[in-house]
Amino acid sequence: MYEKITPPTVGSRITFKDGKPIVPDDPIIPFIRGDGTGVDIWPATEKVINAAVEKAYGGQRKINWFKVYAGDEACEVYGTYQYLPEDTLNAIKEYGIAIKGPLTTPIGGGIRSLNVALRQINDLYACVRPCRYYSGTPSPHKTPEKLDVIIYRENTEDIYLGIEWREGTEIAQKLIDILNQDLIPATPEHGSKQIRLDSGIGIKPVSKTGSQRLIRRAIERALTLPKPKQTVTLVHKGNIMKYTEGAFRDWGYELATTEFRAECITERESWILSNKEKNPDLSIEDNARMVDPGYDALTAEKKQEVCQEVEGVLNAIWETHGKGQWKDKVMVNDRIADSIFQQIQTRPDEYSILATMNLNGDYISDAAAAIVGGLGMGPGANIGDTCAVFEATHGTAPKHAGLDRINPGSVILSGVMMLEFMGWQEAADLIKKGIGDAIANRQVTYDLARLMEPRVDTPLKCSEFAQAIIDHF
Ligand SMILES: NC(=O)C1=CN([C@@H]2O[C@H](COP(=O)(O)OP(=O)(O)OC[C@H]3O[C@@H](n4cnc5c(N)ncnc54)[C@H](OP(=O)(O)O)[C@@H]3O)[C@@H](O)[C@H]2O)C=CC1
Ligand SMILES: O=C(O)CCC(=O)C(=O)O
Ligand SMILES: [Mg+2]
Repeated sequence: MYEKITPPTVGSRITFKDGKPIVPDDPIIPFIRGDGTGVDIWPATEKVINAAVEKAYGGQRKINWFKVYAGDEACEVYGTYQYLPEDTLNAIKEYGIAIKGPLTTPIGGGIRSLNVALRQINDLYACVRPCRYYSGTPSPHKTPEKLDVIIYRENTEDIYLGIEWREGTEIAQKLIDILNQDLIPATPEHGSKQIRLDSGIGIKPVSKTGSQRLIRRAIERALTLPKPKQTVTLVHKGNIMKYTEGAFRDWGYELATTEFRAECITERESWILSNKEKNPDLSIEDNARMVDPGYDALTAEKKQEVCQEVEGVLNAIWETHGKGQWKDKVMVNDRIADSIFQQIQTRPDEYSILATMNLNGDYISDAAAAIVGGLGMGPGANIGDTCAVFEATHGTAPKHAGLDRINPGSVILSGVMMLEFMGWQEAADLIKKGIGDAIANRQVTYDLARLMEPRVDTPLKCSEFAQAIIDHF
């Protein structure tokens, strides 16, 4: 079945049932070392995970690692331009759970992202990136501990589908002509807009299916969190991109108020209910006025719409969600993308789960990681219904490659997410304790060392940090 790789001779497959993994005690797990700093980070990660599993289960459980290839290493083994061999894709499919280091993507021309390809080919539609603070980690922020969010980023569509045409090509010209001559004039809301002839063209598809399956996972996750963290914020730029980003928001609310009706309350619904709770005699119109501060300036038609909304909410959920019952539900709200970048800095504790489209989630996950200690502390998972691939938020950090200095924390924490996903909580907890204690003891790599106060003058190497984590189990 495989051309150039051989699975371990011992071990069993992880399978999936109803989107959840069924994990044997001796799973075979494929790993991709990664380009650039992958050469430093992967050995450190493997060592920490193995030590945690050994300590937690005393030999009763063991991961059988299966080396598979992608990126530069794959080209060495499989030949020029063989960046993502079939062997690798087959192994990930067969064994269900995999973990990877970062892979290089050239800018401008060249191959499209292997990282994105792995997500799309395996339909790993939920990119899950938690950002929480480990005590003692240096941060540019005054109160980094207040940020504790999990980003649920749609992982398969949006502009990451990669359908675009270079400026000046025949197809780009043809598309621009069709748009300028036929489609734009046929759409009154676009007025006399025209696309410049020397434009490159990219397509941004955002589907209801893709949006709702991601938001479904975000709400399901919120239901597992302690009460104060049961909030899902739909992040979008729907004021500008109404039928893609705006639709993402609308489909999110639709899902929350249908499939999760008993468990969810939207922010606007909570205002309507609490207005009536505070003043049971409040008229529908006065309630509408409180919900929509610009109410009195609205047209009669718009006013009627808001009143209908208020009446509809009270009729539909007053019995089930009113009289304070809504406070026990998952709060679903939405924020415009640019605003969320400042909100996670100025009011971090108001947020918990951020459900985002692909590009917004890419940006926000680096920004949120910066608050809690930088890209050395940003783990992630790409989850689908039959497969999951764990990887850090950061890239290959090429200038640090091979120097045994980079922080392996993000891939190690991605390993923690993998162990938790597998239900191996005891091993995951050991690693979290090890990382926390190493940082608290100021045993850190260069990136954290330079920010610590007082500064740590002799940072640990990547491999030494891994050993320090193990020493603190
Ligand atoms: N999932 C993936 O595999 C991803 C791959 N990429 C790819 O990686 C390549 C390089 O991308 P680039 O834009 O340089 O972004 P990177 O995330 O690779 O690195 C940018 C900077 O972030 C800091 N950083 C990154 N990783 C760590 C870490 N583990 N520990 C401490 N600091 C870290 C370093 O800052 P400093 O030097 O200041 O310490 C580094 O120079 C590109 O080809 C890109 O496409 C990018 C993102 C994700
Ligand atoms: O694939 C890449 O090169 C970049 C991907 C990325 O930035 C991300 O997934 O966060
Ligand atoms: Mg990114």
